Amino acid sequence: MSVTAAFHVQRQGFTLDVKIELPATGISALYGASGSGKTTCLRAMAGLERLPNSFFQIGQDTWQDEANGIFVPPHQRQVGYVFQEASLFPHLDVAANLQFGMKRIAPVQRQVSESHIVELLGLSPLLKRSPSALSGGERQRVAIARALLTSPRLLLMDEPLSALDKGLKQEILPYLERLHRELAIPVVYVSHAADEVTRLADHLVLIDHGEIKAAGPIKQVLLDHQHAELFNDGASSVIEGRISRHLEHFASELKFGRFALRLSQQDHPVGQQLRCRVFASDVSVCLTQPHDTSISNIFPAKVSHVAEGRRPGEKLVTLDLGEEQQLLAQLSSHSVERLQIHPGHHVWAQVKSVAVL
Ligand SMILES: Nc1ncnc2c1ncn2[C@@H]1O[C@H](COP(=O)(O)OP(=O)(O)OP(=O)(O)O)[C@@H](O)[C@H]1O
Repeated sequence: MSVTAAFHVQRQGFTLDVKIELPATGISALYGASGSGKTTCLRAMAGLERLPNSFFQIGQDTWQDEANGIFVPPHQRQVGYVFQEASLFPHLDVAANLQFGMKRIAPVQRQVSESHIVELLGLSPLLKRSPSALSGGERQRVAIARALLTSPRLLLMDEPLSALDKGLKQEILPYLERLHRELAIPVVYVSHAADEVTRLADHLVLIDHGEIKAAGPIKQVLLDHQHAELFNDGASSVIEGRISRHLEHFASELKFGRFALRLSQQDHPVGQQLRCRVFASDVSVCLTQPHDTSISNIFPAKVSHVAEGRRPGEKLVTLDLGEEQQLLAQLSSHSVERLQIHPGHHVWAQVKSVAVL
């Protein structure tokens, strides 16, 4: 099963013309600058907006096929929608707000239990509270739970964290990750925050001025130098692994493939899966194995690609660390020339710093 969309619309000064194919599980991020058409796509998926000549299918169910006169209205699409600001009923407590979501669906069609969702989003202590007595992050968790209790086939999230400050955002992210691990509902997550997307998404769709510029598994899309400038905080690669041990000097080790990455001490237990982001500007290259360096993370690598960087005089070098893992290094053209870095060259990659997501 997958999710297939073809949306078209012509508005004054804006044309949307996209074909999107998303996997049936996991979080797919729709990422792009303001005004690129993300919300329009999400609204069209929910049926809130009927775009001409458009098509939308989830698994075997066609919700829109204008060529054949099919358009399933929003209330008949099993879709959960979470907006930027949680719109809870102010006169109902949290439990009653959740019940509202639950009651929208007939008992035989319910795929999730209330107790599971309450536990998943950590809502037990909040059930008797009124929405006015919740923090922004708590309100958003209730809104997500309410959407999930309608047993949606698809969960649409439109910048769900953008109204929260950094602290609240950090508080809610682990819940979104759990949701992702424990539920099989596909999520389409709209955002223009690169950090959120790299942390949560499995699949990434880059949209720019109403057109899809790239789509695919996040690790692959991020590596494509052509799209580096669309990702607004710089070219980067993602490393995913498991905490293998905790080390002396307030450090932890993350195993990925046959490599181990030294990180600042992590609170997570051994075995915990973690995702890290390595900015290309934090990776340098040596021709011989460096021994007298302060940098701890040094890996043998093979150059697979050398491309122009974002600015003149800059190159973006793709390094293979085995078959599964690649790193991007941002180097000066001068260094690339001086060290004769070209595809096929065996080098050592030095990773200066790693952002644990
Ligand atoms: N109902 C509407 N009528 C006419 N134009 C619209 C309508 N809704 C959105 N637009 C325009 O369509 C374009 C795409 O808007 P959309 O909200 O989909 O972008 P976005 O990527 O979600 O932006 P943001 O991140 O700011 O929410 C914009 O130029 C916007 O002004």
